[in-house]
Amino acid sequence: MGDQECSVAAPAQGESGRPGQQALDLIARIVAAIELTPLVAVHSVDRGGRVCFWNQTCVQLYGVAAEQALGQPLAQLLQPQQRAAEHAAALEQVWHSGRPSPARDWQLRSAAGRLLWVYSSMFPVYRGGELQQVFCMDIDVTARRREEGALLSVGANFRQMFEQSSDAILVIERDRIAELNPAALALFDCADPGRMLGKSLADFSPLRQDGGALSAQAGLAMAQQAHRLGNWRYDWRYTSCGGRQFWAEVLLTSITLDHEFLFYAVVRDVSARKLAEQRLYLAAQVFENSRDAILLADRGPSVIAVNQAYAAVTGLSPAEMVGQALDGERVGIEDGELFRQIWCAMQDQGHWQGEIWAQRRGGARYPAWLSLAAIADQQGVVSNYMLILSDISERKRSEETTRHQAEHDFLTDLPNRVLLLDRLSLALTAARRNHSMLAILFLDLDRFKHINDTLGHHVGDLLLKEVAARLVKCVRAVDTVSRQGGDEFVIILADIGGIDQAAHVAASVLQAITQTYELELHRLDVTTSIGISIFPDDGADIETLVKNADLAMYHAKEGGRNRFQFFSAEMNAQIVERVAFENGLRGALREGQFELEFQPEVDIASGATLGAEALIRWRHPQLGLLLPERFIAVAEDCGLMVGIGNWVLREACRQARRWQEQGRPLVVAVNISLAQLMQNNLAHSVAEALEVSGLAPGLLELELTEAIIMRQGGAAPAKLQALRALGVGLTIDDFGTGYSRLGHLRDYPVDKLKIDRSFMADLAAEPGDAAVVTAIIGVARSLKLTVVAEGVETAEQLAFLRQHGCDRYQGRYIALAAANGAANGADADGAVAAQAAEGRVPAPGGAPGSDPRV
Ligand SMILES: Nc1nc2c(ncn2[C@@H]2O[C@H](COP(=O)(O)OP(=O)(O)OP(=O)(O)O)[C@@H](O)[C@H]2O)c(=O)[nH]1
Repeated sequence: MGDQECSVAAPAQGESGRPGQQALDLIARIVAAIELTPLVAVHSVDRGGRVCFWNQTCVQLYGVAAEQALGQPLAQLLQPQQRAAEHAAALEQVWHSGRPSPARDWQLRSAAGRLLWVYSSMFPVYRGGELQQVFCMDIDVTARRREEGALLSVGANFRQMFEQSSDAILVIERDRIAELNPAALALFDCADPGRMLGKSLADFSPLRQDGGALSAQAGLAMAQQAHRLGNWRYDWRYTSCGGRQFWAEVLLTSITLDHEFLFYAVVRDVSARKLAEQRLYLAAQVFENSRDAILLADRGPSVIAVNQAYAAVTGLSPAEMVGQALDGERVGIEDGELFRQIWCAMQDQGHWQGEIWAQRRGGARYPAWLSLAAIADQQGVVSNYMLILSDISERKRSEETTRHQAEHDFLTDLPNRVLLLDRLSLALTAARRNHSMLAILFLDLDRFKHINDTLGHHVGDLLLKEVAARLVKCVRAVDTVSRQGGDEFVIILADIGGIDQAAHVAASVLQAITQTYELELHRLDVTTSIGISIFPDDGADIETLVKNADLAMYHAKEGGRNRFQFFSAEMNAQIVERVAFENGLRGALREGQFELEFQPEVDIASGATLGAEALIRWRHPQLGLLLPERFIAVAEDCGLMVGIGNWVLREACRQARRWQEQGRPLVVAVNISLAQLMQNNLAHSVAEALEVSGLAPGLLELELTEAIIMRQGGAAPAKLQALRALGVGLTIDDFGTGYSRLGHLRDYPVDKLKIDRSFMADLAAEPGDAAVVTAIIGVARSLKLTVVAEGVETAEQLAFLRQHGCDRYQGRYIALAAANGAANGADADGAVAAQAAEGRVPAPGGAPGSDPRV
C-alpha cells in the first residue's frame, strides 16, 4: 500500500462513526489481501478524483507504476473508451449514494497506452463515518471480451455472407429446409420463403434424376454420404417453384449443433456448364461414332485427329494420319491437282462440298461425298480445318435401285410406261432429225383373262414373264420392249427401213408368242393381237402414235385375234364410232332406254300359251330400236352384262306378276348370260327379283345356253343346283349346238330343253337336221324333260314337231296361226292379245327370226 493516509474502511454493522480495533484489524488484513491479490486490480480515488490507492496488479495490468499513479487524477490514468459519461456517472453515483455500483465491463485505455476490458465494481470506503474514497476493483476480462467479440464478428460475418452469397445456401434440419438465403429464393424462382421453408429439398426435384434413380432415394444417399465424410459434392437436377428444371452443383456439409445434425447446402446453378458439357460430349460422340470419316487439321494443314470411321472408310489408321501434312493422298484423292483445286475453293468460300471418286488404301474406288470447312477462332482467324468423307456407294446403289424400280415393271423387269415414254421421246427426236421411220407395236394377249380365271394369277404371272422374255428375243438391242400393265406390251422399233420391216418383226413376235408354254404342270397355247403405227405416217407425236397402235390392236382383236394390224384412217373412224356406242350403252340403263319384248311359248297339243320368253331391246336415241345382237357383245366387253342381266330379271318378274294378277299366270323365261353365271351372287339376284316383284318362283324360268353351261365345266351341276333350290325352272337353251355330252344332262337339274332354231330352218331340206331334232326329242323324253322347238315359222315344221312328240314351240308361226285361226284353240290368241295390249309384246310377225338371248 503506497499511501498510508489512505485506508479502506467499510461502515461496521451498527456503527455510524468510529471503527473499533477489530474493524481496523480486519481492514488491515483485507488491504493486505487486496494488495497481494494477483487477479484483481484495486485502486481508489478521493473526492477530488485523485488516486489514493494503486495495488500491484494495477501496476501490472495498466503498466503504470504506483509512484506515477498515486495522487494523479484517475481520469488521466484510465480513460474509458466507450460510454465515458456513463462511467463517470457510475462513479459519481457511488459518491452520491454511498452504495457500491453494480459490476460492469468497461473498456479502458491506460496512460501507458494499454487498451483493456475490465470487469469493474466500485464501492465506497468510509472513514470516521464519512465517505472518504471510492475503491474500484477491476478484473481483466480483455481476453474473454476479445473471444466474445471474435465470436460476434464471426456470427455477423457469417450472416452477411449467408445473406449476400451469390450461391444459394440452405440449412436443412431433419430433412426440412430450416433457413435459406435470398440467392436460394432466386435460384428456385421463389418470391415467398414460406413456400420453401419446412419443405424437403426432394420436393424441388423431378421424380427421377437423369440416371433414373428416384430423387427422394438418391437425395437420401447424398445426405448419408455427406454425413459420413463431413461434406459431399454432387450434381443434381432441381425443379424450381415455377417448374423450371435446372442443373445444380451441391456442396452438402454435415454439421452438429447442440447435438442436432444439420446440413448446410450450397447450391450453384450449373445448367450452362452442364449444357456445354453435354454439347461437348455429344460433339465427341458424333466425332467418334460417325460413320463418316472425319479429320481435323491445324492451320498447317497437318492432321491433328481422325475418328474411328476414318480408318474404315479410307483404310488409313490414326497412327498413319496424325501429325502428317494433309494432302489428296491422305484423303484418297489420287489426283493431286483436283485436291489442290478443291482446297483453294474451300479457302475462297470457307467451305466446299461435292461428290468425288475416292480410293481406299488397297485400290478399291468408291463414290464419296466430301465436305471441307475452315474453322475460325473467336477472333475470326482460321485456326483449323475439318474434312468429312462419306462413302456413298450404298446410297448410290439404293438410288439406282429406286430409279430402276420407278422405270421398270416389277413382274417382267421390262421398261414400264414411264421409261417407254422417255425412250419413245428420244427415238422420235432421232427419227425427226434423221428423217427415218419408227414403228410402235401394241400387243395384247388374247383371252388372257381366261388363263387367270382358270389357272390362277400365279400362272398368269409366269406366262407374262415368259412372254416378256420371248419378246425381248424378237427385237434388236436398240429397240425397246415395255410392259404397259396387264397383258399389254409396247415395242418401239427404232429407225426401221420400211413398213415391211415392222410387219416382219410383228410376224416373228406372233410366231414366238404362239409357241407352246410349259409353266409348272401346265401346257399353254397363247396368241396375241398386235396393232402397229408408223412414224411419221400415223402420227407425229407420242400420244397419237401410241393411241393409233392401240386402235390397230383393237382391230386385230375384232378381226379374229392372233394377227397384226396396221393403223388406218378408216379404222380410226370405226373406233370413234365404237367408243361413242360404248358410251351410249353405259348410260342406257341409267336413261331407261332398255325394253323387254315377250315371245310366247305355246303348247303344241292344245295351242295354249303357257309362257313367254323375255327378250331385251335397246331404244337407241339416234339408231332406233336395236336388237341384242347389236349391243350384247359390246356390253359383255365393257363389263355391263351383270347390270343389264339383273335389270332384265327384275323387269321380267314384275311383268309376270302383273299377268298373274290379271288372271293369266304365264311362266316367264329369262336368259342368263355367262357374266351373270360367273358372278357368285346370281342366286341372290334372282331371289331378290322374285321378292321385289312378289312372283312365285314356279313362274320364273332361267335359260342358260348349252355353251355357257359347258364353260362351267365340273362346277356346272352345283351352280345349277343353287339356282334350282330357289324353286325356279331351268332350261338349256340352244340345245344341239354346244356338243355337250348327253350323259352330262343327267347331272344337270334342268326341266326343259330348247332345240336351237338353226335346226328348224332346214328341217325339210336337211335330213341330218331332222334326225338331230328327232334325237333331241327322244333324249328329252327319256330324261322326262319338256322339249321346246325355237324358230318355228311354218305349218310343216309344226306338223313335224307334233308328229315326233315335241311338247312346245316358239316362233313366228304362233302369230300366223293366230291370224289364220289355225292355232289350236283360243288360248294362243288370248295370251298374245293380252300381252299386246300392254304394248310390250311384238306385233304378230314382228318377232325376229334369230334373236341372241338375254
Ligand atoms: N396374272 C396377272 N394378270 C394381270 C396382271 N395385270 C392385269 N392382269 C389381268 O389381265 C387381264 C387382261 O385382260 P384383257 O386384256 O382385258 O382381256 P383378255 O382376256 O386378254 O381378252 P382380250 O384382250 O379381249 O383378248 C385381266 O383379267 C387382268 O386382271 C398381272 O400383273 N398378272
